[in-house]
Amino acid sequence: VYTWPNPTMDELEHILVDNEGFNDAGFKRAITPCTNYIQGPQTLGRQTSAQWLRVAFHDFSTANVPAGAGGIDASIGFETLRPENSGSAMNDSLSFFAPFVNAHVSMADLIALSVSLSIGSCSSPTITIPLRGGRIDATEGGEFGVPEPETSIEETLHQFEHAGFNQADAIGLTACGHTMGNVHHGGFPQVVPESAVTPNNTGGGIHFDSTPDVFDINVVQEYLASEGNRGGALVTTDNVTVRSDLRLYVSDNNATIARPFHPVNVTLDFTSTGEMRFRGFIRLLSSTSSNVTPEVQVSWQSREGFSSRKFSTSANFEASGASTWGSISYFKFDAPIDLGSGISKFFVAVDGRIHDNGGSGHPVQDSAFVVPSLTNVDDSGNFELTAAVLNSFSSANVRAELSFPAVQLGTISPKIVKTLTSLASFNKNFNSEYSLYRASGAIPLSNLTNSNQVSADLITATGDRRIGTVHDNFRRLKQL
Ligand code: HEM
Repeated sequence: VYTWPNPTMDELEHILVDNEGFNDAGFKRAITPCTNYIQGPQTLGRQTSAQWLRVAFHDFSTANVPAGAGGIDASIGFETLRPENSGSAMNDSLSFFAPFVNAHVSMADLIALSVSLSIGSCSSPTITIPLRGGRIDATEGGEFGVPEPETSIEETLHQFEHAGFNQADAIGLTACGHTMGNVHHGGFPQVVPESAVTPNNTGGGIHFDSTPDVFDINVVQEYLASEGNRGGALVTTDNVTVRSDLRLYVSDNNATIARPFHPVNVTLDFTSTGEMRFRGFIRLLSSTSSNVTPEVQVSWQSREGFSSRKFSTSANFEASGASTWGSISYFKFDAPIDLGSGISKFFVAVDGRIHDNGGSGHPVQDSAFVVPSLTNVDDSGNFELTAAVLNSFSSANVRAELSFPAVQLGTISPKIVKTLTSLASFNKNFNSEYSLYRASGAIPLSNLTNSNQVSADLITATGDRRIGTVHDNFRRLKQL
């Protein structure tokens, strides 16, 4: 736990957060805007925010994990003349960082901080990378072994493994790095032809994706769809020997690169005997060339945030579909939830890789929720809406805002009409933990354009001031 004073963390925090105005540390201005190049004219086609990520990669990728040596230790400063560290990123970045080094702030900490700041400032959606301090700077160069565009796939994977990263990590990390910045004719004429050099781009930089100043998923999507920059020069260059990104991405038949995932239709529900179920799908985007079915596991934490080996279930392959980015697989899960323990968040593991929704898990709240199997709307607009509310919410006031698309005069576009409805208690102590509340009625048919799009936001004001109001938003009433 941080306690003040802590000179290292206090200094790093100052550099990280004092970005403008009074007491400005002057660090973030180098990457503001994210397209900026701080060491020279913008016409060079260089980008400081991307250079910082590349420096961190070249510093950590020669770690020798079995020996416990290397990592982010600023040894890169002694290694800039090595061919494997070609390009301007290293010296550009280290010269900018140098004036910030002092008794408590090492160059290695600044390299780590620069990644946190670059991704924190240039990502969309915003990704926060936590920062620790206290790294000790190396006093000489370390091992060789940064993968180069010419390096064979076997050697590249071996180098990543030496640094503590498996094949999926290597693919993920490289795609993450290569969502920002450029490959330059200047440092890599064997990858980028001279034709890339123009008066406004004298370094001859070619973007990896069409949003080089944004840390986002575009490089993956453009690669899979073969659109835009198609994954960048290290995928598309005419010189087959230096297509290192292509070799890496296809090394597991595109399985990792094509595996963005999404939870779909995740709900809590009850069976007719009052058992609580946790249901939904995990949608995986996987390329058609991958014929290995991944293992998908869903685990959850109790209402109070406890984990248990019992709180886990497999999601099994259910159906496939197609998308612009390749084929899609749906994995279905349907697990009992212990009524007393409940649920507060879930995690998904795909072939052992955990998707944790940016660290905090995917939230689910079981305090007051729409019960799908007791809720419906028919095509004539007659609806029935049932909510389950924890019994401990003694004086619960349960309402729902119904939203439906309605005819609008003068245009084909429907407008959304909202009405507030109160739900009356109708099955007290439905089971040991929950009571049910219900509202039914009719949405005027003359008005309703599409019953599939009728939805409810449940609003439950609890009797408990500490909990306050609980929301269960955007639940479709129609059960398909
Ligand atoms: C097989 C592994 C990799 C190879 C062969 C490789 C190779 C390259 C090459 C040749 C460039 C062009 C540099 C220039 O022209 O200035 C580049 C740029 C870049 N690389 Fe990598 N890279 C690899 C992995 C990574 C990883 C793991 C990261 C970060 C996590 C990363 C981050 C970057 C960034 C941000 C740039 C853009 C730099 C700029 O715009 O100045 N790379 N990479």
